[in-house]
Amino acid sequence: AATRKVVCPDGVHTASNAVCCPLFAVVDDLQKNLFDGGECGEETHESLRLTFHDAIGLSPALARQHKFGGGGADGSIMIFDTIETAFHANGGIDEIVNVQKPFAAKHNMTAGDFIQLAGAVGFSNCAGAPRLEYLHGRPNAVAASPDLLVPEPFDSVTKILARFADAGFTPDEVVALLASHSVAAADHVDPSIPGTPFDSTASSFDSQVFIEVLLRGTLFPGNSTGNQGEAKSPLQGEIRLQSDHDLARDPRTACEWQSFVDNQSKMQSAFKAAMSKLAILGHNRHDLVDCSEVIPVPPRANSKAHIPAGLSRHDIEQSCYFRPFPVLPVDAGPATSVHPV
Ligand code: HEM
Ligand SMILES: [Ca+2]
Ligand SMILES: [Mn+2]
Repeated sequence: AATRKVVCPDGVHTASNAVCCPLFAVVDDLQKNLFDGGECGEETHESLRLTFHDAIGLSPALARQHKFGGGGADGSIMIFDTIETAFHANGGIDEIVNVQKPFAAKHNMTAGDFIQLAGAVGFSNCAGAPRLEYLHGRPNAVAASPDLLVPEPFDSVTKILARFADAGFTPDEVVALLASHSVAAADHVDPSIPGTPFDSTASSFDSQVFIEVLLRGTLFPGNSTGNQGEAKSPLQGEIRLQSDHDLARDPRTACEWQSFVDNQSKMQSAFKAAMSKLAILGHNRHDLVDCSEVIPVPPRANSKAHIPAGLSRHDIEQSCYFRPFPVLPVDAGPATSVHPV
């Protein structure tokens, strides 16, 4: 059915609902002044991580024990930032909270809406990304999230899957959400090498992370013998989380992990669907207004799935026993080393 559109007061945009109109100017401001003119860089990566760390603060299991389980995607991480940014699993998140806060205030948005809007806008700068949904109208948080709801990279697969199940996600959806680590780097896992990416293409939302996490780990990228939550990586300059390593190899998740290796469109649709759930945890979608039209259309993918130069299919630790590993081209040239972002 065709939906009637309203002309916004700016005379330029049309919107399906008038409440979406002011968001076009917010998007322009964010692109120019938060995302460095539309980059898939550090602020984009941090803003995407923040959508997760706010939203996952929701536990029906705690609520069943008559304890406060958190409000989900309610902006509590920004409103009660002195409490939540001190949680161990939120290490380093204070930086992006402090950067985003004045933007949220300036545009008079609730923290919960702003965090999810900024995450979706920033992510639209990453080549190969799906255009995320954005629903509008989250009320402000009334309390901080309880501690220990954000997964840690040193948690077991069993613990991680249980935590996500509590928040409403299947193991397949957990794997889909970890596509986020395709546009990501770590500042605090090995603090001596901030900005060390999880894959060789940290500004492209591609399947390299699913490929590279399955390569045999041979080195630690810093001058360490491994930090808490870190596993050996296959490439100079690349870091691997213990949790990603384990999820790629666990029988409960390995086949879903492998299914993304050569399937960009599945990765896009599965990530988009899981993010639509994540972004409204703690809310009813019928109480919100669909303002997805304000999210820019992402650039198309600019790379093809490959094994990094210097390695081969023999370096893949095949972990799905039901399907062979897809045949991938191997990059030519000297051994790949990854640059900080
Ligand atoms: C098993 C669940 C997860 C664990 C254990 C985990 C853990 C981590 C860790 C330790 C870092 C590095 C932080 C730093 O040192 O700076 C990180 C980065 C990141 N995570 Fe996750 N994560 C998980 C799931 C997710 C999900 C569901 C998202 C989805 C939005 C996400 C998005 C990101 C992004 C975008 C970054 C990069 C931030 C940057 O480059 O500054 N993560 N994650
Ligand atoms: Ca990537
Ligand atoms: Mn960072």
